Amino acid sequence: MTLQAARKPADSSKALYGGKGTRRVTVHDIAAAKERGEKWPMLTAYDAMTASVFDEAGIPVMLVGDSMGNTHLGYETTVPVTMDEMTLLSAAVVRGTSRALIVGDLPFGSYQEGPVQALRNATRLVKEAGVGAIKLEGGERSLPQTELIVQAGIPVMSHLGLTPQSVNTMGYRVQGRSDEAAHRLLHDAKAAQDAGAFAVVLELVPAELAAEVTRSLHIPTIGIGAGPDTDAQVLVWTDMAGLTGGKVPRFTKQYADLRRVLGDAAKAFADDVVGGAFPMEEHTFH
Ligand SMILES: Nc1nc(=O)c2c([nH]1)NC[C@@H]1CN(c3ccc(C(=O)N[C@@H](CCC(=O)O)C(=O)O)cc3)CN21
Ligand SMILES: CC(C)C(=O)C(=O)O
Ligand SMILES: [Mg+2]
Repeated sequence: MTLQAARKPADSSKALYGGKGTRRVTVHDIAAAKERGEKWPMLTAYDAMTASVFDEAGIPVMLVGDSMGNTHLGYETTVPVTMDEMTLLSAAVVRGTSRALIVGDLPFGSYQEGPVQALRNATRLVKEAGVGAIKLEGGERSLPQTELIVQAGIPVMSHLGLTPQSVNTMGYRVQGRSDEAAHRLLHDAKAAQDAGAFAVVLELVPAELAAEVTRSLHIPTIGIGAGPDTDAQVLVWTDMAGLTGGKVPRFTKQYADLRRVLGDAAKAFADDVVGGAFPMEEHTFH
C-alpha cells in the first residue's frame, strides 16, 4: 500500500474553524491543521465581551495584540504599551473565551534586554493572564529569547517582516523587497522555526516571498498584508469591523461599518433623551 493510500481521509470534524471541537485549541491542533493543508483565521481581541463574540463565531486563535496601544489606549504607536496593560487585557480575553487559543503579545521593552527578562515576562502573561502562548517580534535578533521561553514550556509565535515595535528605525514600509532583505526574511523564519516557534506572523511582505516562506516551513505562517498564500490570516478586529476610524492599512478588508452603527445608536439615544422619548413606561419602576 502506498503512503498516500494509507493516510486516513481528511476528518472535517477536526477543523480548526468549523470543526466540532469544544475544548481549548492547542498548538498541537495548529500543527495538525498545517499537515491537513487547512487555512484558518485569527483576530485580535482586547476585552472579554468582544472575545466571547469571536469565540462563539468559532475563531480558533485570538491575539491580544500590543496594537491595543493604538486601538484601545489611544497611543500613536505600540511602543508605549506596558506589561501591566498587556496582562490586564489578556486576562480579560482569557476569561471571555472557552475554546480559542489566546496568544499574548510581549510589548516593547519586555524582552529586548535578553532571554531572562523575556522568560520572566512571558511567564507573567501565562500565570497572571492565563494565555496559552506568547508572541514576540524579530527573527535572528530574538532567538535566545525564543529558545529559553520554549524550553520553559511556553509556546512562542514569531513575528517577522514589518515589526511595529521598531517603527522608529523601520517606519511602516513593506519589508523584504530587495533580494538581500528577502533572503534575510527566509533565514529569520527558518531560525525562528529551529528555535522552536510554533507559528510565524508575516506582516507587510510581498505575496511571492510569503508564499515561499510558507512552502519552506513546517510550522504555519500567519499573514497580515502578506498575500493569499500563507496558512492563516490575521487582522486587527477593529479594522476588520470598521470601528477603528482614521486611516487603516491597505491590507485590511472591512466586513462591517461598526463606527457608523455605534455612532447612530449613540445619536438615537441622545435624541430620545433630549426629546423625552426615553425612558418610557416599560423602562420605569414604581
Ligand atoms: N489599527 C491597527 N491596525 C494594524 O494593522 C496595526 C495597528 N493598528 N497597530 C500596530 C500595527 C501597525 N501596523 C501598520 C501601520 C501602518 C501601516 C501602513 O501605513 N501601511 C501602508 C503601506 C506602506 C507601503 O506601501 O510600504 C498602507 O498604505 O497600508 C501598515 C501597518 C499594523 N498594526
Ligand atoms: C497585527 C498583529 C500581528 C499584532 O502584532 C498586533 O495586533 O499587535
Ligand atoms: Mg503586535
